[in-house]
Amino acid sequence: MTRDTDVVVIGMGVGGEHVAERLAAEGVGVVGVEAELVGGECPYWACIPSKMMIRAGNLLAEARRIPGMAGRSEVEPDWRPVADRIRDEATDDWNDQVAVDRFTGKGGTFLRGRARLAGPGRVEVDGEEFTARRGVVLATGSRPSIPPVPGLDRVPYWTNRDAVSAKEPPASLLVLGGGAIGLELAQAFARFGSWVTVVEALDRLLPAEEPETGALLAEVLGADGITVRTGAKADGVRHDGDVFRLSVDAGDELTADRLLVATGRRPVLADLGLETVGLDPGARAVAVDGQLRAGDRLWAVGDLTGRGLFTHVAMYQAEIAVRDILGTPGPDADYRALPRVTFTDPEVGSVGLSERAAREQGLHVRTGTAEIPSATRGWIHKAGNEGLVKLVEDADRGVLVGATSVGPVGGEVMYGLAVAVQAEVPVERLRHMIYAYPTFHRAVEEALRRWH
Ligand SMILES: Cc1cc2nc3c(=O)[nH]c(=O)nc-3n(C[C@H](O)[C@H](O)[C@H](O)COP(=O)(O)OP(=O)(O)OC[C@H]3O[C@@H](n4cnc5c(N)ncnc54)[C@H](O)[C@@H]3O)c2cc1C
Ligand SMILES: NC(=O)c1ccc[n+]([C@@H]2O[C@H](COP(=O)([O-])OP(=O)(O)OC[C@H]3O[C@@H](n4cnc5c(N)ncnc54)[C@H](O)[C@@H]3O)[C@@H](O)[C@H]2O)c1
Repeated sequence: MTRDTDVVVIGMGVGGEHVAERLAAEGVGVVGVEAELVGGECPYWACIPSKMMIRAGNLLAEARRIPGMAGRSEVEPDWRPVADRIRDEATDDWNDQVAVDRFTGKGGTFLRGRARLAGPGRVEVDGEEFTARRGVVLATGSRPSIPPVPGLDRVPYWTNRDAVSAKEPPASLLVLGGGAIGLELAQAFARFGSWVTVVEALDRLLPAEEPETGALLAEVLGADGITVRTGAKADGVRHDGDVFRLSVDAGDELTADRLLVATGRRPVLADLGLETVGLDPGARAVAVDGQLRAGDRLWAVGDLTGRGLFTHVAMYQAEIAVRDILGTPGPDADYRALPRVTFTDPEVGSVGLSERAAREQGLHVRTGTAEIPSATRGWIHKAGNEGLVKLVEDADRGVLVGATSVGPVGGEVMYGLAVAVQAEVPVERLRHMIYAYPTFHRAVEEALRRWH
């Protein structure tokens, strides 16, 4: 039997849930289909639980900074409150009933199952078929991309899901991948006493960010007791029941109790029936236009569009898709000022283009850099003051096209820079405004003076 509705949303992670709830609240008939948990990766296995781990780890680190600055401290880490908080407050023991009720309370119809397209405006869920009069929204997210390291497919490695649901920190941990997931989780576990080694294939940590950032993080993580191996090729892995043995650079053997694979994520496109609507199921991502349209009465939002695998991107895109589905005209998606924050300590905030990306676009680039420890606030802050601000200007237009802000509140400092990039505020104006003293963001003024 075929059921009719206005819109079917496939995948109810942050992107899909936002679309489905907003449309339902507008009185549109919406069927939301979710194979696992409504809310998706972010609340149950990603952003929120990982940030609870980081918050706890940062508390320990701050307490350890007391000697020499404010007295004595003795820190005894206990993982139990972290695991309890993730279970009880973040994930409700990995139960999504509240989210399901919120959606159905707005008038949506919820279906637990795996959906696939069956043609334009048609969706099949476990043998049941739906016709969507207004259209279908794809929001199936991403999953870990597992590299072809020999032996990896035969060992019980961790992904982010295992890491954030750990009942206790591992005594020792190997982290494959020095990107956002790898570094955030590496530092959190290290602060709870795990012996951590990070193995990154490229020549620096956070390789998509400015090189100064990777160098600074390698230093800070080293001081946290983490071993960092960059430019390292993992060429085999074994597990003997207790211990992982990772062979690196054809000779070195690294061992640990756990192995976390954090080598990127890729969109989930397989088995979605994309071929039934003329799209390529073998593509890296679902291509969308500025209104998030992927085809006739078909929209796609979130990680599967490959436009920045972040919750804030999924929600931004979701809002545009909702507007378009409701037939309200509005501007296209604009990713020029896409902000990113890696929640290490120090936080790494960045927006827009790196210096290299700007040069690759053929821009005539000028940069300015300032160090946080030598800014007044950084000097006052002392322990834990590592950081920098780097600005990237399109010199021909005299506007910032990118910026990086690393520091104790690097992600927050980045906000002002994101406004400057988004609004194309002339650099001359930024030079002649007042920066509150003594803030971390005064380093922006300093970077503007050190232009080259
Ligand atoms: C450890 C970690 C930490 C992160 N931290 C941050 C952070 O601090 N800030 C940030 O902005 N981003 C962070 N991210 C990224 C963020 O989690 C993702 O960008 C976000 O979850 C993407 O949302 P989405 O809706 O596109 O996909 P998802 O959240 O992946 O949701 C997709 C949903 O679709 C469902 N689904 C898939 N196929 C089907 C199908 N055929 N039928 C029905 N349902 C289906 C899945 O079960 C899933 O629930 C983090 C990611 C990880 C892994
Ligand atoms: N704070 C945040 O916003 C946040 C936090 C975590 C994750 N995320 C999102 O999730 C996505 C996935 O995170 P991620 O850290 O897995 O991906 P990533 O792309 O950020 O980093 C993956 C790293 O693994 C390295 N790598 C790849 N293959 C390797 C191999 N065989 N051996 C060693 N290193 C290898 C890459 O060079 C890269 O540095 C991110 O792109 C980000 O969008 C965001």
